[in-house]
Amino acid sequence: MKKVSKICCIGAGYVGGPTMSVIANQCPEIQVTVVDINQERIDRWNDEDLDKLPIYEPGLKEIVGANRGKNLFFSTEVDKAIDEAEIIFISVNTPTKTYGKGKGQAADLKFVELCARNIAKVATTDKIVVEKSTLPVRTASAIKSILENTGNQVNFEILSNPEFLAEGTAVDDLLNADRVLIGGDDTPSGKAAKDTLSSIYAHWLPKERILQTNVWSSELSKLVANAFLAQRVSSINAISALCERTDANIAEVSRAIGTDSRIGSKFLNASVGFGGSCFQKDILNLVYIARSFGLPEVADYWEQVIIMNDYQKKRFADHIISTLYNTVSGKKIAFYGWAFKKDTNDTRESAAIYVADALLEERAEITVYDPKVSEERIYADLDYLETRSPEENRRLLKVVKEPMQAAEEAHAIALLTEWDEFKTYNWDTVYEKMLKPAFLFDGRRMLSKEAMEKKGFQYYKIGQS
Ligand SMILES: NC(=O)C1=CN([C@@H]2O[C@H](COP(=O)(O)OP(=O)(O)OC[C@H]3O[C@@H](n4cnc5c(N)ncnc54)[C@H](O)[C@@H]3O)[C@@H](O)[C@H]2O)C=CC1
Ligand SMILES: O=C(O)[C@H]1O[C@H](OP(=O)(O)OP(=O)(O)OC[C@H]2O[C@@H](n3ccc(=O)[nH]c3=O)[C@H](O)[C@@H]2O)[C@H](O)[C@@H](O)[C@@H]1O
Repeated sequence: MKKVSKICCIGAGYVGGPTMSVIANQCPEIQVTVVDINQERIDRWNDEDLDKLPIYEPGLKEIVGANRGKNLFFSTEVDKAIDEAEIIFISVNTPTKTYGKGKGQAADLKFVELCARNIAKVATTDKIVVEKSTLPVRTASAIKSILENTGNQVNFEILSNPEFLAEGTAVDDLLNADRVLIGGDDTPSGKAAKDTLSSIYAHWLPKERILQTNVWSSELSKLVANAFLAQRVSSINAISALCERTDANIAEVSRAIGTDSRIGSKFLNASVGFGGSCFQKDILNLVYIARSFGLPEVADYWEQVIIMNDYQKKRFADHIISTLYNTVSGKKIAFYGWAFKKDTNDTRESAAIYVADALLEERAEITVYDPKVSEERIYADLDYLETRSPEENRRLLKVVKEPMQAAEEAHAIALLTEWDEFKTYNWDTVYEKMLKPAFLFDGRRMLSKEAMEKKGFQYYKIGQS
């Protein structure tokens, strides 16, 4: 098996940055270079002030601080890094297509294709090219075709090595991965490439957690893993609606079913709806693939996971409106949390965006407090929807840096992200600052109904009547 001395990763995002930092940390003899065309992002990865890294993840700045400049480098010199590396990870974004065939469902592979063409153009020595991005099944054959037809007689082995980390726990997920999946050809050179990549992960993970499959199984498994996880959230959210109509309590139902070892207890927290850059995108992609292979029943089955998630977000917004006497026009509603989950500054597809959009349509005045998300990001999220003008968004929605400021004279508070700090607030003070009756809508089931009602709040918790 080949001993690896230099690797590079194209794409310094939520996956490329943390993944490569952990590899550099665990493999001191390997030089790891992360490249990106986004100069600002690379500058932030190189910022001396580790609090300015472009991605917030617990434990990440310590790892970057310990390895950067030794065997971990961030650069915009894409061609140089490609040429020098023996293994090249492609970890660029693969968003849902917003144009043309497959618009709104298929994955947009233009960034991946650009990477493949760039590798083909620049490479002068044999390379292992690793798909780290989440890609539709059979993408490897497209990459292979580009590399083989435009390259300079260089030998390329293509592997699929999807990433399973979750944001907010990325470093821990990478260090203690349940499994690493490596798909590749079953030819002698394909097997050797799989073993070479396995040897990197074997620096810190037991061998039995490094799974090797064929390339198609690996690509498909990534989409399926996300689809199953999201399906659990939609399933429990569907039941949360039923709980609110009966005297059942979703926490008790989750515990009752989750203690069945066949069902398992994880991922059964009812919420205002799942967000994040991948669940929706990957399911839509799965739906698109199923439909293109002539399997409409399979496509419809998985599409329902998204439909239920949209319903949950809308249901939460509608409940706020109906509780506030059917009008939120001119009423101040404080949002606690904008990120799609705690411990990340990522807001992609966050439920908060859609709940805010629905309330702004009713002319509510929203004040947002999130401990990690910037004002700029919040406005960009809303503007992206193009529901109203950017000026109107800035007129109706304000961003504040203090939670108590958000509560000042608010008619209602909506909890949208499960940041731990929300549990530690002095809710008596929050109550005092608000207009009465003071409504509290808990989209993350964080607080105690009994305790909040005792303080005087009109309290609503998803999944509880
Ligand atoms: N965000 C997450 O938690 C997870 C994401 N994934 C998958 O990983 C892939 C990457 O996702 P993220 O890291 O979240 O995306 P991201 O958007 O944070 O980062 C992608 C980066 O690639 C760069 N890029 C795009 N084209 C480039 C090119 N031609 N040359 C150099 N750089 C280029 C962009 O400038 C950007 O900085 C996606 O396929 C996603 O589905 C998989 C598991 C977890
Ligand atoms: O491909 C990806 O991008 C990643 O997607 C998810 O990770 P992530 O989106 O970062 O975060 P999750 O912890 O899965 O949460 C996703 C959403 O579901 C919500 N959720 C999760 C669990 C739960 O019980 N209830 C619930 O509402 C979260 O609040 C969040 O909005 C998967 O967990 C990762 O394995 C995968 O690598």
